[in-house]
Amino acid sequence: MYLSVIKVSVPVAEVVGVEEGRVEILPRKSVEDTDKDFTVFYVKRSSSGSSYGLLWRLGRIQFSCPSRVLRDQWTKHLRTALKTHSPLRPNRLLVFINPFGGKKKGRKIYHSLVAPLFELAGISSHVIVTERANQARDHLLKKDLKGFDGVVCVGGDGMFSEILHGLIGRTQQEAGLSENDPTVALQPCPLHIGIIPAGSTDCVCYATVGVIDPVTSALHIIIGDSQPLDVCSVHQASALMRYSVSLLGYGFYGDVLAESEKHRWMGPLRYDYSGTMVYLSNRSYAGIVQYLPADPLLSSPRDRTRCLSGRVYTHVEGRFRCVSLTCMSSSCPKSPLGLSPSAHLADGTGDLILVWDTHPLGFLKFLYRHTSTQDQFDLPFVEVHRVKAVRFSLPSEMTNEQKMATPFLCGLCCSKVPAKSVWNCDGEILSSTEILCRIHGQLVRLYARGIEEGAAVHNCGKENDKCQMGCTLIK
Ligand SMILES: Nc1ncnc2c1ncn2[C@@H]1O[C@H](COP(=O)(O)OP(=O)(O)OP(=O)(O)O)[C@@H](O)[C@H]1O
Repeated sequence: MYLSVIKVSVPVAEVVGVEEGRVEILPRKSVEDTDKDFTVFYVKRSSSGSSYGLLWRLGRIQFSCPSRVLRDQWTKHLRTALKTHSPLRPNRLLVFINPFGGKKKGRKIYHSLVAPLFELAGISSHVIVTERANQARDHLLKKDLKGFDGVVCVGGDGMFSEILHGLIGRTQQEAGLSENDPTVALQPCPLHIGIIPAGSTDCVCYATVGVIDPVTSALHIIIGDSQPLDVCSVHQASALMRYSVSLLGYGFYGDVLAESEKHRWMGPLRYDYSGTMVYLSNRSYAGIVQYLPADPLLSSPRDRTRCLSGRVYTHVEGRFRCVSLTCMSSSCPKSPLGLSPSAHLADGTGDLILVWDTHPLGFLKFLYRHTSTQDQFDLPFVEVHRVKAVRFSLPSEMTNEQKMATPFLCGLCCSKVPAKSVWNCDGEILSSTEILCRIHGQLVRLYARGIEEGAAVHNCGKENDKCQMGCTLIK
């Protein structure tokens, strides 16, 4: 007969909680109250089965001591170690649940999968189930937030955006800064944001955690992981329009969003349908793009370094299939490496992607490459620049009538092709076409850690394991 001993090493930072007795938490809590036993819960990794991130699960080990006194000493010391080793672990969280997000399972996801883990970790949470859009944003702007370490949203990207706007707005109010001033240096938010994915689009969660999985996200929150994130402010003249973290897209991406809004009844399928329809309409739009290049020595979206002598705006003008700006890779299950695979989450820059007008097959190739590991920038009609700010305007020869016209007309059933598109700002249509965008470095912090080593092929291009910009190089 062979006896095998399994050795498990767990960093203190990844211990979730310690309970007296023989305890089980998920799928249901059960406690066998014995005198000499205790149970340690920790973060256990498992493959997600997909090509991207790692799933985190609640691991569990039971220990038996010779006496109750010794057992109590162990549990006391372990609990103290958790507090001292991980100062960013939250004690109190404000949780907003969107009961209508995605498949309308937000409440169930929170109460069955997340709340038991928070309880195990000794986190107290104040839960608000929203009754209307923008309730979470308004709460964050106006209500007392004292005593909270972080804000958690249970929902999709729209819900995250509400939290983002509420927290940034509140922080600037308290600092006496005007968000409408596009030149102001915004104050970073003191509260962390946690995302429990429960929407129909969970791109921010995917790009910052690597998987769309409520238990994985809850465990990142519990152990107090901290991932800074750049945010792009979008102004029209001297009025703030919105903040964006993932996609700000004009042309193709704007048209797809506008078209998909007309077919909400189709559910998530509406994006595939609208993408096909907009592609078939074969449009390009005239525009002027001015961009402020980032320091090329800091980082580059391609691996070739370029030297720029001055810190002045570069001006390009012409017809574009699309103009996109992203502060993160914007990866999602359909595009595992994302819009800009080497974009950093927290280096204070964004990647500007200019896709010049081209023949339909060329554009199809560009779109198709997003679903594979082929370089979508390695095409003669595509340019990518790492930038700090971008201005977009319409050509002066466009008539006022064209500039003021309803931005989106269906080019398939309407005979007149529209002269301008709309901006898609993280899934919301902007009411202005002429905008100024500025990247604010590390304006918010998420309970996340980027994509973990061993989780995916990530083309970061940095030599060190953990690049300073918040991305992890996967070997
Ligand atoms: N109780 C509510 N009733 C209606 N809308 C709400 C409520 N709570 C939040 N919202 C709004 O619902 C929008 C979508 O929410 P969320 O991102 O959670 O779900 P989603 O299914 O991913 O969204 P989408 O329908 O945009 O794909 C958000 O912009 C949010 O402001």
